[in-house]
Amino acid sequence: MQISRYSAPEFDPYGDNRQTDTDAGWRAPVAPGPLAAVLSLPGSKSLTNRELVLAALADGSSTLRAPLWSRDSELMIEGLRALGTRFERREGHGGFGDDLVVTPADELLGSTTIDCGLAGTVMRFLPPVAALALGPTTFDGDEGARRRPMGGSIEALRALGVDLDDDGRGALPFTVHGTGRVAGGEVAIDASASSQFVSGLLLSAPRFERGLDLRHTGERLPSLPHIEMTIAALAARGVEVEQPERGRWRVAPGTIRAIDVDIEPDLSNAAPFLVAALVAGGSVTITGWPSETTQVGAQLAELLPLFGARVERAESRLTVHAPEPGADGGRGIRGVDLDLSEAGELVPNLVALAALADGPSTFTGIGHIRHHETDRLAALAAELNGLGGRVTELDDGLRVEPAPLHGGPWRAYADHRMATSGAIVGLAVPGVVVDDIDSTSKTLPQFTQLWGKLLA
Ligand SMILES: O=C(O)C1=C[C@@H](OP(=O)(O)O)[C@@H](O)[C@H](O)C1
Ligand SMILES: C=C(OP(=O)(O)O)C(=O)O
Repeated sequence: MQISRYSAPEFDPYGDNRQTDTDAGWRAPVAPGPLAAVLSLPGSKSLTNRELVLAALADGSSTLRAPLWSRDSELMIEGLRALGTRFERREGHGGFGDDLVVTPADELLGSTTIDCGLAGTVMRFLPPVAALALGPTTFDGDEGARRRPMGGSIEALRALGVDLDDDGRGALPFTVHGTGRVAGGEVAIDASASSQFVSGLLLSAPRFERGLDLRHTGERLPSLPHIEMTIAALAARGVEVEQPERGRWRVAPGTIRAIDVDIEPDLSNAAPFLVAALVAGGSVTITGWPSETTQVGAQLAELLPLFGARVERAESRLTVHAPEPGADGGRGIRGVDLDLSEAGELVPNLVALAALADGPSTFTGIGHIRHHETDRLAALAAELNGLGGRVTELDDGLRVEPAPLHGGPWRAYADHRMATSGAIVGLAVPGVVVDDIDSTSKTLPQFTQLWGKLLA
């Protein structure tokens, strides 16, 4: 059975209510008035792509219930399939597509090429798996993917005894010459450019002959919650990750258990919808909000009140209410001063919100997001300033000062979160046109339909 690439699921629960496309792109709809939306969202990218890798390395078949179906997860599926993993779609009941049964290969086989697209999880999680496969595996991706740092993965694999050909830039493309076994053992890397170097090694580590003793040598380690998510996903499959000190992880060789897992909704993809409540007024509710989670998007419940929102939890729903209007009758969005080193993937949407605030904001601790889908600090400054904003790049962040915005083009840079940030600004500013709204298919192919439902 073939799994289509980059596709929205066959079943569209909200019907086709896309906004009109113009030649220049997608005209972001202005909010018609205060919102009263209740939305469900598809599965988490980060959870889905971890579970796909672990399921492929496990000791039997695993079922992923309500996984994400998007470009990033489909690239992960295709990559694992190329190495011999088997997949079977089963009818799901979550409303966003099928469940997925994953059966590990009897023997992982290389002699293949893996397209990473622009997915950090694919380019950092699969090379260690390819090292466990017999035969060469070449990794490449989109043009933008060749600019994303890969040095941490490349150097670590070499230090663990893996033969690898690259052009010395510490980036895609490269070839992993898998021999069916990885010696493993001690390794030190600088993961300050991406936590995914650490997560990728940890996910495969139980299959290394001597396991893994990994140390981070850099000064900063971004996105710690994502490493905690990796550790929790391993623990659920019977693998303990010891942390003898900060920035060090030990994994003993052993079995990764096959289990069935429910994938939580993507809480980082909840950000544009929840932020919309502050911009448009009214309230937005997301259903299926987990009571406990390792997803960094859960921090929205604490972050959005700093901007003036009121957040309410009731059973499995999270509701964000708009702030009280300001003295001038404006939106009442407050400026913030935030270190977002843990939550880099929330930055674009929160910066879009800050651009509509009454006071200035400073975001720090996020130099690493220059290495995300695009240089997000440069991209946010360029696009907001292009609409009249006053955004200044800092070494490790952004300063956003209030300024009246006007309509105009908004470039997405193939970055799903830049695209959704343009949609946020467009709620308040007529005439914002996002050049590539389809970039949202990276993690949320239903974005425009859900945005239509938000505003209906
Ligand atoms: O492991 C993961 O699933 C992710 C880790 C983070 O990467 P960085 O540490 O490179 O920021 C995050 O920003 C990305 O969206 C997803
Ligand atoms: C940084 C992100 O993606 P990736 O998994 O490609 O690193 C993101 O989704 O914000």
